Amino acid sequence: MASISVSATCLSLPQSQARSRTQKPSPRKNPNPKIKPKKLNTKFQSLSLSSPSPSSASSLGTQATTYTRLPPKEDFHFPSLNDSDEIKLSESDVAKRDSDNDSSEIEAEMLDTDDDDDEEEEEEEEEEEEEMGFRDETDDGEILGYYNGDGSLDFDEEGEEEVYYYDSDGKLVNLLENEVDDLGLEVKEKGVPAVMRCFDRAKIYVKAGDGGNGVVAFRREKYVPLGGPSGGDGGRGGNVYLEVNGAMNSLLPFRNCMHYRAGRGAHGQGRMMCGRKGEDVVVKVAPGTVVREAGSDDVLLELLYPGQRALLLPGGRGGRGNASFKSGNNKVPKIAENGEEGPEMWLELELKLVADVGIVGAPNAGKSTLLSVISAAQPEIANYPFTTLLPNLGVVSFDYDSTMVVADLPGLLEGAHRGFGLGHEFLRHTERCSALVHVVDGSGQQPELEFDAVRLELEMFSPEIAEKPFIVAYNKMDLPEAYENWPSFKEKLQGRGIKTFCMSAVKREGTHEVISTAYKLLQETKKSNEGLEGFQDRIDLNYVADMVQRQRSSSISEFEITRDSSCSTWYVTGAGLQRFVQMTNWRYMDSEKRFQHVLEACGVYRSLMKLGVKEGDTVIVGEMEMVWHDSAENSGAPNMKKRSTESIKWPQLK
Ligand SMILES: Nc1nc2c(ncn2[C@@H]2O[C@H](COP(=O)(O)OP(=O)(O)OP(=O)(O)O)[C@@H](O)[C@H]2O)c(=O)[nH]1
Ligand SMILES: [Mg+2]
Repeated sequence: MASISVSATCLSLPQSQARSRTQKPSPRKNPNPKIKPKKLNTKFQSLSLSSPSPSSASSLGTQATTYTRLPPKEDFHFPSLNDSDEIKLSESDVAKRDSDNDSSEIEAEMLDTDDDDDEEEEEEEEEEEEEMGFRDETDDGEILGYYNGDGSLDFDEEGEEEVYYYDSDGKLVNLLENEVDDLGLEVKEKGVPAVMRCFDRAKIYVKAGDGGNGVVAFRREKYVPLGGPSGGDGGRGGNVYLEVNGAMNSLLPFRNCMHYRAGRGAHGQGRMMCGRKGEDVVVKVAPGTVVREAGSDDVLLELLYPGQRALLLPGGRGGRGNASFKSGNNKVPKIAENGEEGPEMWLELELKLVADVGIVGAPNAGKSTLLSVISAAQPEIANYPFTTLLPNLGVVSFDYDSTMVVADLPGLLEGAHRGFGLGHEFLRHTERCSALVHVVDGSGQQPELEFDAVRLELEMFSPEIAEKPFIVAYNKMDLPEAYENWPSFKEKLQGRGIKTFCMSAVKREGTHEVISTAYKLLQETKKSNEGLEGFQDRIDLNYVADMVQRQRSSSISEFEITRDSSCSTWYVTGAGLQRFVQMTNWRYMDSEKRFQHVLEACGVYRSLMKLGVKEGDTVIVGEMEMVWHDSAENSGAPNMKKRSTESIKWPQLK
């Protein structure tokens, strides 16, 4: 972009009035139009996490604790059992059920309702929802799907093929044609309850506070003639922080609240009074939360340890009052700035639990039983698959100094890496584990096959997880079939160089050996990773804010000019210029003059002239739309205006 000198040229605002082209974004009627507050899932309203405030995943050495409490079982649909094909570990208890009947049987167990009651309840629900306008219906009155209070979708059982949602433009879109949900939550299996979808993923909106406006004021006081300008600056907008709260172990709280806005700075006042700073907002996340900007794969932050706090978005700068514009040449400045707008962002949060050891295995193998025996955690234990729907954490204490956090994960099925069952949803929680305990149900007919199938799933899901050190715990030794199979199982696995232990979790036999071996593995891994430890601590957690700040304060003379020849419109774009336009308060007389002056000083005029701007062309700078007037020969007024600004030296832009 070359520049040429421009002598008598200026941009004047149409009808001598600057008008905002794209006015401040109007407050959204619905910030996420897709989220249509439909069916409030009141069943989950009462859900509360156990609050392990004194002890947390990180506060090792404290009492062992269960962190996750599931809602009562009747609150769930049973996700994958509807499809009996999904249960493929043929020898497990799961498969022992008659494949035709099992889904209905199990559902009946889980839901514990009979058909008549169901119908009545459904009718009541329909009435209730229709009253509250919760349903989406086609013209024929067919019900397509539901929306939860948090905007997530619940599927209508019969509307499987026809589930719709509203996209950001308010259009009705077929969900199945658009597999990925724009909310950032991938569409998971049909019928997976929201409590599971939201356990470890969330999408939130954060906005730093706008700066307060500066004001124009003059000192008027008895015996103080010509008191001078006294307009104070606006206050800074509040910042947005992310902080790790050790008491949290899921992202479920973000179901209820997804918008976080810091307060705006107060406006300046006369008598040189500056505005108050806006209130900061602190978004609390669970240890192990990974933060990305929505729609991007790049990780912005990984927040692992309780107490870590990252400044994510800095608040907007307060606008300067007229006292700040006083100079030797301009002792009566009638100009003040708007506060700078605070940056905003949609964030995707993903939780990867911070546990030292992960317990994996097929459904019903006894994983939760093991956790309940080795720690004070009290996960739900029952003789059917998928008792555990969300990971459970427990702290195993050997003595004061040696403790470790163990995670019990939902069972894995063959095909889990492709999405069968539940376990794959939570497999990523093992990514941060240093070692794994693989529990095998010894009472199954072919425990080796079960073992291999689960190992294969781990490998398919992530080779990194499969490479983690692990031990095998052959469970249910108190049952005769397990006892009989043990020698051959042990021989085969030890032949492959795999450490294998037998135990009876229920009888608490052999469990100590298993867990102390896991602890040794953990220590060994920690030793080998010693160099890497503390790497996280060295990362500057505020770097995102620094980046935003650098971007915001980019030079005003860095701009780009593009032309739309069809309507002879010129677009001048640049972060610095945009910010300058946004902060210009057109209510004050001198603002326009300063605006012209700055555009000329930073070379916008020269560049436009060189590119061939003509009389009457539209020039758009940031949010302002203006009309170009060539020179004094064509019109006298602009030239006069320009001359009047020539003598004034404006303070440098900060
Ligand atoms: N006989 C016997 N039964 C056991 C033993 N360990 C667990 N069980 C039983 O096996 C069933 C399943 O136990 P859970 O601990 O819920 O199994 P899980 O692996 O957590 O199952 P999911 O959460 O569904 O994946 C329960 O009925 C337990 O009582 C054991 O050592 N011996
Ligand atoms: Mg379990």
